[in-house]
Amino acid sequence: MVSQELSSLLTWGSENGITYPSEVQFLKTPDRGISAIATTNLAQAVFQVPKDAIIHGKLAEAYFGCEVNSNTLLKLLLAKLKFDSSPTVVDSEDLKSKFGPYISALPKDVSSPLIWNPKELDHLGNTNVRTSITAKLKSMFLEWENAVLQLDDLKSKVQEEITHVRDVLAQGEEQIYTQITSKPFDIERQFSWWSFPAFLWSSLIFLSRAFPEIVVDANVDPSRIVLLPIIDLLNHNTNSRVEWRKSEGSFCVEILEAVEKDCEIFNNYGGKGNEELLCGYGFVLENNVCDTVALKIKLPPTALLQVADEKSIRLPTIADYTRSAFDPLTAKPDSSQDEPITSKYKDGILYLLSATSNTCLTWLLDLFAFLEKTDGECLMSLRPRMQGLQSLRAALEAKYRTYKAGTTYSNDEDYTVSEYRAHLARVYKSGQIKVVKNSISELKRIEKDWTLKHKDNTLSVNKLMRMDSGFMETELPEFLQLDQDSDIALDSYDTLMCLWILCKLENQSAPEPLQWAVTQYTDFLKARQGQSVQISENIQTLHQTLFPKDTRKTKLRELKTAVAFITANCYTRYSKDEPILVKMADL
Ligand SMILES: C[S@@+](CC[C@H](N)C(=O)[O-])C[C@H]1O[C@@H](n2cnc3c(N)ncnc32)[C@H](O)[C@@H]1O
Repeated sequence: MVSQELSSLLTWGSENGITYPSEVQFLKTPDRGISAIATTNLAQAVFQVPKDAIIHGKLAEAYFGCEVNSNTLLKLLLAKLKFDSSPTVVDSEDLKSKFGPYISALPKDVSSPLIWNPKELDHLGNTNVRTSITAKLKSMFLEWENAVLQLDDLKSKVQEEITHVRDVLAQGEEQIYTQITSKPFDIERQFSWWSFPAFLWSSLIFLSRAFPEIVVDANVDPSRIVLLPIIDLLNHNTNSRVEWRKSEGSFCVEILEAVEKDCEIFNNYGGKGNEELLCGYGFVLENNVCDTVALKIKLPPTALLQVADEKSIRLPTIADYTRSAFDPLTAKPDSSQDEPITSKYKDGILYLLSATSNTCLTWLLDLFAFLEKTDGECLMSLRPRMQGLQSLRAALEAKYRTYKAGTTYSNDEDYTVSEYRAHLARVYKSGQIKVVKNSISELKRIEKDWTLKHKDNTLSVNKLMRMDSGFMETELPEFLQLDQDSDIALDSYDTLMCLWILCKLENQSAPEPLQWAVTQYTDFLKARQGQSVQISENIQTLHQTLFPKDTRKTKLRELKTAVAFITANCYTRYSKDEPILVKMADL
């Protein structure tokens, strides 16, 4: 069924030079809103919006006449056209009546989680989308505040609203929902066009239907956005082959493949994962091959500077994740190249794990190895590589557990949960779980590969028991000077490893394949010769437990060095929390 508003929009479009094949019918569908359907087999289709029918930044700049960011002014302009009943005149033309049918046909609701009620938000669990909502709203607030304070007509009347919104945003989800985010699409509510809810409405409209202006004006900043009436009725399909181009000043979208009768004609918004689709457009795709999980790694400034000095570590920038020209709100020209590293990554380094590519995982493995390496080691040394992998795995396993944890409803209020939004949350969450699970499996596979390749360069307690069977039964009791019937509880693998290396050095009894460990320990001792040693209380206690008869404490210093050796030369396996001694070798 075609609503009155849609019908008026289409008539307005044809009066304003917007063209598309006559065999295209726009219909309201239950799951995708308005959709474009081919009424006959179509070999190709071109949708064209002339410059005059585009809502673009220059109109906003002309109307407001100030220097604020053009995209922000454009959002304010759209809010004015929607919520202000008085005319908005630019070059003697009232934009409110000019674009009236377009504004009236804009969606009456969107499904962006930014405006979900607290009970709906609970369905998102502890995912990135849920945890980033307040920060996103705060960033929109700052954008709005900065703009309205620069507009002379608004400056004075907006103060109270600024204070109110700032206060509410510092409170919880409940207050934010009741006082701000429930308003933009509630027709019962009255608010001024310059208010924050009006700006939020406008921002959500732009998030879900803006196009890049650069397609029709090569000279503009690539982040500038426009609204394209009627072209913006095309829904998204990742597989749709389309071209966006300028033709005689018009913005054209050409569908580059045949569409069969009764099938939908799709645009392609770019290779976006469900997180981006959900936050920006309020929908998700089942089994989305473009799904990613965002991992933000925050490092202190000194560590960041060290990482930046290591040329073989790749620090991703937003450009690494921009997969299409259609990223108007995030894709900025990479002017950040000259920006100091500490400010560029002050909010963390963003890694996007993907279900189909392991590139990011490789970058992360480099970073984690770097963070684990000690002074004598390099980025490719086996031990920091192994330890980095374990730490990365621990981080991903923790993320997996929080995702898997069932939804707990923190909210008793009687909010209705939209079935569609619950479905969006479910699909988004299961996609996130899948990506994290795939990444963990990949890490396990890599660990297996490395372990196999370096099986002669690593030593676990189990292997030591197997290859040096006499150690536990005869050598160790002697070394510890245990009485015949006495026993000692060795409940730590690290302690056992320390005792083994001490004993092997003293007795020169390491089996040939494990001799490398003793040689490495001897080198360690040489390197520390002459250094003053402070003995901690822990070491003193350990010494008393292990060597109760050593009243002259001859073994105390040796024990301290062996503990330091094991700490510096082992990595801790995530799955068993056991130390693995590693030969000084490269991966
Ligand atoms: C640019 S508009 C497309 C026209 C839209 N259907 C309408 O009714 O105005 C983008 C919005 O369409 C919907 N949409 C687009 N592609 C979709 C898809 N593949 N599945 C579900 N919804 C989709 C989402 O609501 C999205 O925010």
